[in-house]
Amino acid sequence: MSEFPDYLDVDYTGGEGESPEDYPSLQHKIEKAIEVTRTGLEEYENPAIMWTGGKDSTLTLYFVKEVAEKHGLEMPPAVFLDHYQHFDELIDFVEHWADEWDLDVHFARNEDIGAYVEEHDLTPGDEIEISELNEQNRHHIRNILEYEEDTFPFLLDTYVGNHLLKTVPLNNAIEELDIDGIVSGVRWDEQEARADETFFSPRHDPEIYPPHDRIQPILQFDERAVWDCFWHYVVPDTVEAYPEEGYVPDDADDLPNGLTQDDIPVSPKYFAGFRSLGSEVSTEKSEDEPAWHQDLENTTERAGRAQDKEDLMERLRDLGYM
Ligand SMILES: Nc1ncnc2c1ncn2[C@@H]1O[C@H](COP(=O)(O)OS(=O)(=O)O)[C@@H](OP(=O)(O)O)[C@H]1O
Repeated sequence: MSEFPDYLDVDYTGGEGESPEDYPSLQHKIEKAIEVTRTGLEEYENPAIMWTGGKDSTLTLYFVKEVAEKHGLEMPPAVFLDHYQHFDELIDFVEHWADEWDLDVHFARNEDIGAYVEEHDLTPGDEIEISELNEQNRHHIRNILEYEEDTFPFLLDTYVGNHLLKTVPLNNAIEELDIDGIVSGVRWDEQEARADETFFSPRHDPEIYPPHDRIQPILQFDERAVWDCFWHYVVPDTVEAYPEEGYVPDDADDLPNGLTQDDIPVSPKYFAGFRSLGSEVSTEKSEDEPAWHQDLENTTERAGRAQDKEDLMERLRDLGYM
């Protein structure tokens, strides 16, 4: 067998110059997602899927599960990047649905930082002493990020924090599991830095990351389409008692057929009004209404997210972030 990526037949330009409007209906968006997912599962020898329990990655996971089942393809493992600042509910959610769906979930962490945090009993925002970290972390801080201070804050939505807590464990997991294609739930409309992404996106520079590709089946979804797809496809297809034609609940007490929130693969945080679920300290809820009932078209999904990080997205992405 030839070396990666020679054995692949994927179009790295697919999606170039496109936007969500090029896929005008939910049906168009779903068809494209299924096509990309199927090509991904068939072409890559060792694919995996990134999964946080958030709406985008759970939607992506749904497509992967459906395609794998329908075409008799192996279900890839999921990779959960535990950055030590998740909402507890999110981890419970991932464990519950991993069990329900019989998924193999690999929890990837920057354990060197985790140990430091535990030893010094840090809370988010406290400073981390760089000289006390291991060689890999120091190499990333000094040579890749070119950060020169003696300490950095234990905060996810910052340049150093995000890179060390998410991108470094992602790279380590890609290497450890020998992943050649990793499925991610990014969308064009989320951020400028993601607007030019393609459905199959190469990350081949060995100086920066273990060479691999990103498989991105839901670039063409906007936030509204994500929720429409949940209530009309994901939930009816995965929850036996849910009405087949779908139903959009007004709140957790409005679920049909005696179902409760625990029966539904939608994180309770979205019922409580969160629009995106980055980390416990950087994410605020915008309103009390469930996410799908908010004014998605005229307000921003990431209002609760540290702005600092949004501004850094382009650089983080170039270094291997999503
Ligand atoms: N911690 C972790 N573990 C596994 N996978 C992850 C992680 N963070 C991001 N992702 C993948 O990227 C998708 C988009 O994430 P976000 O837009 O929330 O990223 S960010 O926090 O704004 O940087 C995200 O989808 P959702 O989390 O469902 O939005 C995943 O496909």
